[in-house]
Amino acid sequence: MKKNESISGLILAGGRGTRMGHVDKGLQPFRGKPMAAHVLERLAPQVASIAINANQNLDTWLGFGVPVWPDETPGFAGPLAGLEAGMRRCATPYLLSAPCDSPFVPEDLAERLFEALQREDADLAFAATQEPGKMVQPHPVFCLVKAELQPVLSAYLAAGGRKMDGWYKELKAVEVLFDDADAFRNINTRDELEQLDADGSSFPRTGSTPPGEPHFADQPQSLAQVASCLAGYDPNALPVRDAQRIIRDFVTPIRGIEQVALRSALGRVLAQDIISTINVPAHDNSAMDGFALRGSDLKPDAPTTLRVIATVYAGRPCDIVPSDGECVRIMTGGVMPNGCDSVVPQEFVTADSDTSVTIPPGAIRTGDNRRLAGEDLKAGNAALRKGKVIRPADLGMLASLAVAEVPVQRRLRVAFFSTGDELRSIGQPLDEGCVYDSNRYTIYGMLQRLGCDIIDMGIVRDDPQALEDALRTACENADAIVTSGGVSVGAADYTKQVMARLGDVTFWKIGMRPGRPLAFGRIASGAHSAYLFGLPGNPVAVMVSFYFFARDALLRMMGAEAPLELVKARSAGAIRKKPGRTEYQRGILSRSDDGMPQVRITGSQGSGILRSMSEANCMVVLHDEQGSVAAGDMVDVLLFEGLV
Ligand SMILES: Nc1nc2c(c(=O)[nH]1)N[C@H]1C(S)=C(S)[C@@H](COP(=O)(O)OP(=O)(O)OC[C@H]3O[C@@H](n4cnc5c(N)ncnc54)[C@H](O)[C@@H]3O)O[C@H]1N2
Ligand code: MOO
Ligand SMILES: [Mg+2]
Repeated sequence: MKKNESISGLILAGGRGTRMGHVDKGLQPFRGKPMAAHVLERLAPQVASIAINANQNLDTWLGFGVPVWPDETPGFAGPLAGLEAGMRRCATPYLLSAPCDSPFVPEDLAERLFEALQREDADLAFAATQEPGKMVQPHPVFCLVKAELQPVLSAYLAAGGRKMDGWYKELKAVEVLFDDADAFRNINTRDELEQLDADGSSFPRTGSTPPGEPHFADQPQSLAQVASCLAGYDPNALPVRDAQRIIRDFVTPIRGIEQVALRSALGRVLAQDIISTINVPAHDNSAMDGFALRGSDLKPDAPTTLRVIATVYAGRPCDIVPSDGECVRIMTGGVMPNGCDSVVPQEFVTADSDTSVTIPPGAIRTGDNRRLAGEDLKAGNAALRKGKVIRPADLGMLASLAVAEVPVQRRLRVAFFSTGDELRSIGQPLDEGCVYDSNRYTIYGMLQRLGCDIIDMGIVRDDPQALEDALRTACENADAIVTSGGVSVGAADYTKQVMARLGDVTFWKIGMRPGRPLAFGRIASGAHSAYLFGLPGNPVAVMVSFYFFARDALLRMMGAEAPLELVKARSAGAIRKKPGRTEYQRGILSRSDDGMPQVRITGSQGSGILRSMSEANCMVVLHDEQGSVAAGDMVDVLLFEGLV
């Protein structure tokens, strides 16, 4: 290992360590010492001097016996802010950085980066690796940079820039390929740490969150890790079901239960199983107004005459025990007298007098019209299961158990806004080339029907700072964020850059129509994080993407299960369709002359034709592998009624 006197070393330990439970990652013990001590041990011999960039637990960091420099940019602004703090204080021409959670940092890091930087006359050199058959993976936080570039970095940070590789674009940066990918892997979670600590092995070969990216508490995996479970994952040609699966695996339910009065529970998600404490009904009782009797008294082939010994009304206790040949007049809901097992409705009998009735043979069978105790709900059994969205029938069930207050999940807070300079709000003049913002209202409607707490943030301009501010505000106030527009490839679409900068966000082109582009992930601001659904701007695409991706995820976050049910209908006409993508055509379901359900599509299916949604009462779902449909073929249909 060669010491280079022109280089100072900096260990980046300024993150929050959220996924480690808000403790500094570098301070976590690993193979007998703090993780950062491994980095220090490997880096120090390569450089003239070394320091640590940390923003919390400074006393502990000072215990490492080297200078500790906190960020100058406030708010845990990421590794670039750490690098800037290092560059400000750097006494040598070059600064070398490595993250505190990479205990296997290579022993020739300084040497190799320095050699490349000199050779290419570059401003900055950073490490990269390539595993067989995979793309080159850059590791931008392992970098060597000219200290004199500090003002350039400070300006980038002041303009809101946070991403390492974003800043690199302003410089002459050179990528240096190292052989050992494991040497650059970082340890993000306690599980990873404990596993490696225990078995002494090298890193597990799963993708890990790049160092310096926001890490999220209770977010077990990065999107890349979730997606890596899918064979042949291609973000630019992703089948609908794969996108749905990644989203489903990535989101986690929110915590928080509240007790609400029974009526207020309508539409809410039940947070606990409701166990019946009583039998409903509490007693065997009559289903008819008539006469309670013993089935064994009835003659199979001849009329049976019985003596009426009493009358039982609903809601009155009953201690009468009829003998052979006797019966009791009983009202619907009346408690069955002991010994009686059947009720004959009063309209089937002939009343001989007030105290005698005759029942024709075969009028009833033994056991008829008797309701058994507990036949609705049995004491000790679950009446309603956690996760159920409470409907009117459930309110009634709860009432029959005398449940006055219901434990429900707290409402999911969802912030949403529309993006685009061409959008105008109701009340504003419609300038040339502009459209009124309709997505704001369709999204509002869809979220409202899901029972979310809605934060309507209106229209946000196509401006990076405005978008960042809006996303941060949304993130700090909501569990999930829904945006529309700016996720395709247009020149003024800054939305994607800003989203990517704020967290673990991926951009897909999904094999579907409409709704091809979609941004999904989780972003962070301050101590908050929120799931993000960046829906496409086209007015039909936004709705289709909401129903087929956001809806399920939001319900899952609410702790509810409500999968979409498709029904079959006959297609009234031919529909052209290419295999290889899913199409959602807007349709009208009706009864054909033979009484069978039939569907016809609503005419123009353009992604901007909102009328096609408004006129429709269903969507025809033409699956990936499906080709054109002939008139009379059966197709899958999703009914709008009850969809949200
Ligand atoms: N060269 C390519 N162009 C486009 C592609 C592509 O793959 N390559 N994808 C197309 C598809 S598919 C869709 S969908 C759209 C999605 O675009 P964005 O998400 O970037 O959305 P915008 O460009 O902002 O808007 C698209 C369209 O929708 C109108 N819009 C947007 N927001 C609203 C709103 N709140 N209310 C009413 N109308 C809205 C907007 O004016 C545009 O006409 O990209 C295609 N292009
Ligand atoms: O598929 Mo885009 O979603 O055409 O509108
Ligand atoms: Mg666009």
